[in-house]
Amino acid sequence: MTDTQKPLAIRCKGLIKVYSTKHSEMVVAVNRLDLEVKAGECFGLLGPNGAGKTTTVEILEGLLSPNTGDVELFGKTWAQDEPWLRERLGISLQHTHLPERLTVRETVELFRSFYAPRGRNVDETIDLVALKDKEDARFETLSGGQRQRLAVACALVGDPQLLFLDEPTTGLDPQSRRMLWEVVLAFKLQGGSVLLTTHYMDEAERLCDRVGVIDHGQMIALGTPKELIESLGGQQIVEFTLEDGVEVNLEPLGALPSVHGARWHTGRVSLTVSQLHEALPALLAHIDGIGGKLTSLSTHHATLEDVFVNLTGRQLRE
Ligand SMILES: Nc1ncnc2c1ncn2[C@@H]1O[C@H](COP(=O)(O)OP(=O)(O)OP(=O)(O)O)[C@@H](O)[C@H]1O
Repeated sequence: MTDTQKPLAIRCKGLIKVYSTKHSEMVVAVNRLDLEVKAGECFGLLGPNGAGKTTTVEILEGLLSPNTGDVELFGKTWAQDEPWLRERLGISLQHTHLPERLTVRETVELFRSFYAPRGRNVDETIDLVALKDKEDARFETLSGGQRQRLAVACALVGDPQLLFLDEPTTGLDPQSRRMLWEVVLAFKLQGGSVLLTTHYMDEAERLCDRVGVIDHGQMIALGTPKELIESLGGQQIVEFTLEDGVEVNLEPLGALPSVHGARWHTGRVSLTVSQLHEALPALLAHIDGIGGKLTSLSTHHATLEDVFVNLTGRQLRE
């Protein structure tokens, strides 16, 4: 089967989900969302708190019903093919409560028993999430990172074709985050498809073939991390502040050599730049010319965070 003939791992069209709150207010959590994830792809849904990521993922996982819209996973629907889908999906929710008194091994064995005869070997799964030395430890004694890896082991032990990971590394230390990234990359190498949500741009850039940026329940940008960053028009971001009293006009800044955009961002001026060695001398001369004095100046490689700021004027993690 060629790639174009393979059913998509995820296809959803026109999803809308409206919640009504205790005070009878309506919250549009997902607003006409379309999404396609290819088999074998790792797709990242990025967005700030409350953007609608978890709601979208829970609809795709068959845990919530949308008000309207269609969902197909591998060409199957929740209404017609729930048992087939349940066997082929691995789900790690944002918060997982596993039985406190069960050990790591007992927990993985329990989840493995749900999937018989399909499923992975328990030892291999525990190894995969690097919990071998903790296999006899009870859940209640595990650290946050170990608990999260155990949740991912439970999602993997059914040998899924599609893995849902909702903010898998939120709150983890850098080493635990990297360990989880390795697990996801290994799963992908074996041909698995992944949908993950994250606030972390480095995570998205490292793991995801494509990302969708979601805000107020709508997809506002879609592409590979590289494409989205290139859409800024420059690979570098220069940010600076000046001493009070000097008025900064963005228009002439945007016209400096190699500068592709200028905007205010959290009290600083932020420039999107292609060639630092051209832009910086021109910027310094300009600041001198308007009688300004720099109080800070920094540069960094453009990230997906900058893409989001550029699209919305806000930061992902405000
Ligand atoms: N059960 C609910 N009842 C009412 N409103 C809800 C409910 N669940 C979510 N919402 C609202 O729907 C919107 C989207 O929430 P959702 O949890 O999907 O966002 P998110 O992008 O996953 O955010 P986070 O990154 O904080 O988890 C938010 O405004 C949230 O307050």
